Amino acid sequence: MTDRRSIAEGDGLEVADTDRFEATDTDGGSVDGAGGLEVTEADDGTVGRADDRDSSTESTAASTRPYGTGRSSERLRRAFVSGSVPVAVYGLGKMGLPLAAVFAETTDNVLGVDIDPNVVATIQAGDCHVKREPGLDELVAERVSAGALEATTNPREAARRCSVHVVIVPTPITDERAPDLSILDAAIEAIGTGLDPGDLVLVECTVPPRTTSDRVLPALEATSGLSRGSFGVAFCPERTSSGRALEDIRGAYPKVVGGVDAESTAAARAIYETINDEGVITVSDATTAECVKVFEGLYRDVNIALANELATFTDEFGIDVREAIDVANTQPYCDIHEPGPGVGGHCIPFYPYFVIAPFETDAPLLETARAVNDSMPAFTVAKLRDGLEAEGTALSDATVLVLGLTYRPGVEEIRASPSIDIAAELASAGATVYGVDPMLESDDLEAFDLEAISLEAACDLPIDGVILVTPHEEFDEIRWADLGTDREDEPSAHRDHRPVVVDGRGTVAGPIGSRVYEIGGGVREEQGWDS
Ligand SMILES: NC(=O)c1ccc[n+]([C@@H]2O[C@H](COP(=O)([O-])OP(=O)(O)OC[C@H]3O[C@@H](n4cnc5c(N)ncnc54)[C@H](O)[C@@H]3O)[C@@H](O)[C@H]2O)c1
Ligand SMILES: CC(=O)N[C@@H]1[C@@H](OP(=O)(O)OP(=O)(O)OC[C@H]2O[C@@H](n3ccc(=O)[nH]c3=O)[C@H](O)[C@@H]2O)O[C@H](CO)[C@@H](O)[C@@H]1O
Repeated sequence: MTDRRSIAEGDGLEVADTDRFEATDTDGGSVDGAGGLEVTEADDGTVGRADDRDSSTESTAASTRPYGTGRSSERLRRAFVSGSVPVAVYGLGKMGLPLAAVFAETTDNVLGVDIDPNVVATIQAGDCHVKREPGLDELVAERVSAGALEATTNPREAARRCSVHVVIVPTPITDERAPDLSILDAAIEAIGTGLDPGDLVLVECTVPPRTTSDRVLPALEATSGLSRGSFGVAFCPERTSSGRALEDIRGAYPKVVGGVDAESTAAARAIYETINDEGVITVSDATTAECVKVFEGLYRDVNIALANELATFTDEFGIDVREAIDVANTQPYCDIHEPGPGVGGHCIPFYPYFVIAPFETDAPLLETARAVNDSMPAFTVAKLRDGLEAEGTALSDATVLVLGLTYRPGVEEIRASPSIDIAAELASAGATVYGVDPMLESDDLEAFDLEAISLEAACDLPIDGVILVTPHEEFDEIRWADLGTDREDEPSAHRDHRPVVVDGRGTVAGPIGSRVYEIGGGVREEQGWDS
């Protein structure tokens, strides 16, 4: 990676006269940059710092500064695409690595940062640790071999070398269900140590409203010694979903940006317009942008809670609630989501606490929705208990198989996965619990109160009950007849040899010779195999 690409040499642009820059804050006031810093600027905005840096650092200073030079957005876009704006991406996980790779295919000049040495070593070898992201393996390999993408475990080195700093680290919640921004704080602190006037910090990780203005900006000032107005900060939410990250980042929908001042917003817009084909929506400020992201998640959690609450009426209504939801959704004013065994991941179940916890205003709807969604694992286990008892088996004596431990199909993530609570509920009831997940290694499973096995091994166990929580594509091939009976025997027509199945996601297709309860669909009395 180059610290800077010489635009003057590469593009025949002349170095312009020394410019003094001024930035205005969102109130339009004039905020003096870091003590009236003098800069030299090429036609496209490639600047050097006319300060007392020794010659050994001169080349690192002579790169295009994306903020506060008064240059047009077009010139910043041109400089960015030319590779003269070194980009650091802090956090190379499911979201950060695809983002870094897309930036690298645009600028050829990206330094990824991750505290996990295994992540960095994998990327430096041109490999990809993020699974089932179409195109990502190839893109990472190609960009690393082209020298367009590097990785380091040293955030301070990255902060020193780069002038656009994209932060996409985890923002979990604590055991007390409050936002845990300690990882973000650490990344911001490291960036502050290497922040230069004219740099631009882009926060992509989901945060509580007011975090960028009230936490990130002051922290950058404190650790860099620079004053606001001499560097840019914007919140630019990551609106990407695992399993389609490259497609989403490149422009499945517009990018949203909101800066702490107008110049930050403009600079962020120029940067993201180079990678997002759907364009950029600029909003009034960073807090508005933070709310856009959080509101997306809150809408989803509340909506799923509605679907789940409706699903609990299935038996009393005596209908397939999923059918009613599907038909209700045929008119444009209704978009009820899908019921299931619970809501997992580190987005949807966490975002409500970014609003519930830090603010005085009550949020009864958000809290109720969380309670409804958190009740679904117990509801799911209760349905299995009912089914087993109808077949004369007590849950406490049952051997139960949980299919799918990650929070949704195809994504290697277990945070808040419904299977965690389902396994705990089963084990506390006295059942013997096994789990199958093709995406997880055995050392990923300490959060689960079960024994991890392969699907093949499960077929040799006397399984009484099955809960399908996360329908990985591998489960499409399940031979249900092999579950619950000895493989050598012909599948028995007697139900008491067939496991009771709870289908959490409505994905068990057709008759399988077992009693099936579908969450939101109700009981499907299946015919025996010899009928
Ligand atoms: N996963 C999603 O579907 C999704 C979607 C949109 C937004 N987001 C948001 O994106 C952010 C990242 O999510 P993710 O799914 O990529 O997480 P992840 O757990 O997959 O990856 C996070 C990476 O950050 C690294 N890391 C931790 N601390 C660090 C530090 N101080 N400096 C540098 N790297 C550090 C970890 O080692 C890990 O590799 C979160 O805020 C999340 O809310 C996630
Ligand atoms: C850019 C971004 O932030 N993207 C987020 C990301 O979110 P995510 O990766 O956390 O995935 P989700 O799909 O939200 O699932 C969460 C849990 O909710 C369960 N669920 C889901 C739908 C439903 O109708 N009923 C349910 O019960 C599901 O099983 C799982 O456990 O992608 C979503 C688009 O996929 C986005 O909307 C969402 O903003």
